[in-house]
Amino acid sequence: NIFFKPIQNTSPPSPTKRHTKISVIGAGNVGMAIAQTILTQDLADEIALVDAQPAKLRGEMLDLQHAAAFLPRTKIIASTDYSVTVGSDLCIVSAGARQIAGESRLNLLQRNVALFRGIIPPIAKYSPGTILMIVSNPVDVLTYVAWKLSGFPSNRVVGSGTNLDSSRFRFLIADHLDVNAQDVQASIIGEHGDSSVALWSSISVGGVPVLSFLDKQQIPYEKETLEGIHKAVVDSAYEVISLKGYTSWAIGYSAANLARSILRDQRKIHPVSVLAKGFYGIDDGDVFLSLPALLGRGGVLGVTNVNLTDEEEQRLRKSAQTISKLQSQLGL
Ligand SMILES: O=C1N[C@](c2ccsc2)(c2cccc(Nc3ccc(F)cc3)n2)CC(O)=C1Sc1ccccc1Cl
Repeated sequence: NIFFKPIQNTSPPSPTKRHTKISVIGAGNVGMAIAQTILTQDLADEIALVDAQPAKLRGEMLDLQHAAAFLPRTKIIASTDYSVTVGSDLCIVSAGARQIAGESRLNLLQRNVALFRGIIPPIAKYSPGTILMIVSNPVDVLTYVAWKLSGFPSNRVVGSGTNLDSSRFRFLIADHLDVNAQDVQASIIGEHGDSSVALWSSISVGGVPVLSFLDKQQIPYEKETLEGIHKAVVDSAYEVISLKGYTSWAIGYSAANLARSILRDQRKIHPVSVLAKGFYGIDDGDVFLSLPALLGRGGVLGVTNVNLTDEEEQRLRKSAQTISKLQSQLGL
């Protein structure tokens, strides 16, 4: 390097700083939102992008590299060849076939399983110790598929699950009360999407549990009000799709938030898709559902045993049965 005159008597630093590498599979709207958030939050020393379309992939890589002057130094590489992911600490999979209008969920699922057969084994080969985070939809079943195809222990396979549902839930409650969403704790668990389960007892604002607050204030809250907020979570997903055709920012930030908890060993609790067998009476086979899970450098460090109402447990078990039936048709 002609620009710098080397200084004398240098010695290498003690090898303490680990080099953190994240691979993002799928350079679509979701994958690039995740990559951009990882960059701005300085979560990795190296980001590898993989996609099936070489031109789009190179374009996204170059476009991100050109932001280097405004970002913490991060090596950004990209290839259609999975060898680019070698030695990843975390691999985030957002690749997936787009749902064709009127396509059945089973058909979309079968197309995505076929894609995963070409995505998961090479990732596992190049990074046998990595943590897999699945964002592709339908996320609960595809997290199961990734677990089966990778052969990884279940603590190293997690799905973004209802982390996004919960972040929308928190936004809507915070917006309703005009407080900061970071002061609103609220969890949605179970199956991501239309059949999720809102945990009313988990809602607290500034640490004050909402239900007991309403009881103490003798404020009659109809279940409809709470159900209304949960319904608004589902409706807002459909509204975003109808308005912009896809979602990217919320899922990007929520996935990067999970990556931070994992890579920075935060031991934070997130509602994410984990192997739910054995919890809450769920034992119809190996299903992944979102439960409040402790996330750290080893992936899923534990699942909290919140006490659920009978109705909440019943709905979780119903989702487990639906997913288990769907999975049995996949021939995995
Ligand atoms: O915000 C979204 N957008 C999507 C989307 C993004 C691009 S095209 C569609 C969405 C929005 C609405 C419905 C829906 N259904 C769906 C079900 C199974 C699939 F395999 C794929 C999509 N998906 C994907 C998705 O999961 C979400 S979150 C979401 C969806 C439905 C209900 C509640 C929530 Cl919090």
